[in-house]
Amino acid sequence: MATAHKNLSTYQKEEIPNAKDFKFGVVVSEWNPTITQNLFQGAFDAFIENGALKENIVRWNVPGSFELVYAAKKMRESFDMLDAIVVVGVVIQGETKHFDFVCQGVTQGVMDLNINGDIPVIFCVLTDNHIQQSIDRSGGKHGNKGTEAAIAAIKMAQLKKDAKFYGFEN
Ligand SMILES: Nc1c(NC[C@H](O)[C@H](O)[C@H](O)CO)[nH]c(=O)[nH]c1=O
Ligand SMILES: CC(=O)[C@@H](O)COP(=O)(O)O
Repeated sequence: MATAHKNLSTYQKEEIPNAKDFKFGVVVSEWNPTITQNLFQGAFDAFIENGALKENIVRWNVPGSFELVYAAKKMRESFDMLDAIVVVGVVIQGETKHFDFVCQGVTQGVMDLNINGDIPVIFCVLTDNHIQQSIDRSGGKHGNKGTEAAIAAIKMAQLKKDAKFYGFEN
């Protein structure tokens, strides 16, 4: 289903784990800052709405989406008590292939962090053809992808916690 047929901000609160004991990191790109601020706000509000404490949400900024991976890696090393990290960025198609390389780099980088690390890293990077698509997905007519990312972070934090108890003890 495409985003156009789904509101990114819609979720059933009773189906979401309570986040009061979880700690979250959010790394925010400064490219297209109005959009990334709206995405951050959507994520922050959803964390609070689902029980997280504001002192348990740490935010770092980076210059652009390409830097999100390094910052998420350093954040993971600095705060090993985090339950999930969200990376927030907006990449908008320009005249050259730069778009493809930035998108490829950040996407593969986040995948690598998830494969190689123990803290889930949630992908909240818009990869849009034009600014209107970004506006529509950051609190506009399709809702807010920041909200969706925060809900994913809460669910993955819960999965990480539950996974500890499924292991066999020898
Ligand atoms: N064009 C966009 C960028 N470009 C900047 C890179 O992300 C990076 O900061 C630079 O290449 C230095 O390493 N970043 C975005 O987040 N969005 C864009 O549309
Ligand atoms: C995503 C980009 O890097 C892009 O916005 C840069 O634009 P251009 O390809 O016109 O240099």
